[in-house]
Amino acid sequence: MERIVVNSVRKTFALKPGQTVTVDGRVSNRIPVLDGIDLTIRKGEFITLVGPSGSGKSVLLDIIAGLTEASSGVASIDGAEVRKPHSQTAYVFQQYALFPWRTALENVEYALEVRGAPAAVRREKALYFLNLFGLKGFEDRFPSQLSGGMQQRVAIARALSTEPQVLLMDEPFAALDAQTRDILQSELLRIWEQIKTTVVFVTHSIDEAIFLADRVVVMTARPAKVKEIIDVDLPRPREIDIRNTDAFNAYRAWVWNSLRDEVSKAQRDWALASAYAN
Ligand SMILES: Nc1ncnc2c1ncn2[C@@H]1O[C@H](COP(=O)(O)OP(=O)(O)OP(=O)(O)O)[C@@H](O)[C@H]1O
Repeated sequence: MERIVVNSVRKTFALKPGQTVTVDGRVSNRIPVLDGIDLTIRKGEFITLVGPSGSGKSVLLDIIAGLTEASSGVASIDGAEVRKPHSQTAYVFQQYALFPWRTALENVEYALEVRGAPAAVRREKALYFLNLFGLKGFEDRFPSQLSGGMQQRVAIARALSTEPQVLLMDEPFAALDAQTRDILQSELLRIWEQIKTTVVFVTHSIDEAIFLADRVVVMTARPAKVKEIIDVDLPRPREIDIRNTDAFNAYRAWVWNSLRDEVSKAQRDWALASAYAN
């Protein structure tokens, strides 16, 4: 069953006076970012989005989230066009985005508070999700008293505590060290196996994209289209060791082959843009 449908979505930003960008070798003050994105995501699927830097992955996520309006085309969730942030959608950003003056528990409770959940329900759910992410005993700590990995666990626990139908994650582990990142990927998968919410996850890491996904969506350089959608036919539940298998290596080569030309094209555009700027 379809959960998210992105239909011919285009997005162009108008730049401020004096600002320019290079589009197809020409200087322009409008920046076409998304160039007709079509994508259908099934209920309970784990989708990862990869593409060159600046290709519009975050913009696409923002459009699905209802935070940015498409210039044309439509994103819909369960058949309803997304026009504003959807109550059944949760978002996790790269930066932990926790309230520094609230404890871990109060941070998770906040998401339930704004949805009007009664105090007892808030407490119970917040404790449940903190526990799920291995944060039992840390409920009363403030963000500044937690490591980056723990802060991101709180942010994900907060997002999941509302039991969203759609979880949008924009490079949530990019700021973490490699070991913590590996651990959090496994934890996220373990929890997702239980709740099977629909996830759209943006990453720069090919390994992360393959390890997590049912399907990897490769975007072209800006203005972005969907270049290729790769079905990741690796067994679940997945352990980190799966990355050492021949099957995983084959996917790694496949995704990189698909991305390589797009990364080169994006780099050429930057080089051209800085040449014009000088
Ligand atoms: N509000 C805005 N006004 C003008 N341009 C914007 C705006 N938001 C995004 N852009 C431009 O849109 C392009 C795509 O941005 P986006 O952040 O979606 O890329 P990305 O693929 O997520 O990049 P990265 O992988 O580096 O995070 C960038 O060139 C960015 O400068």
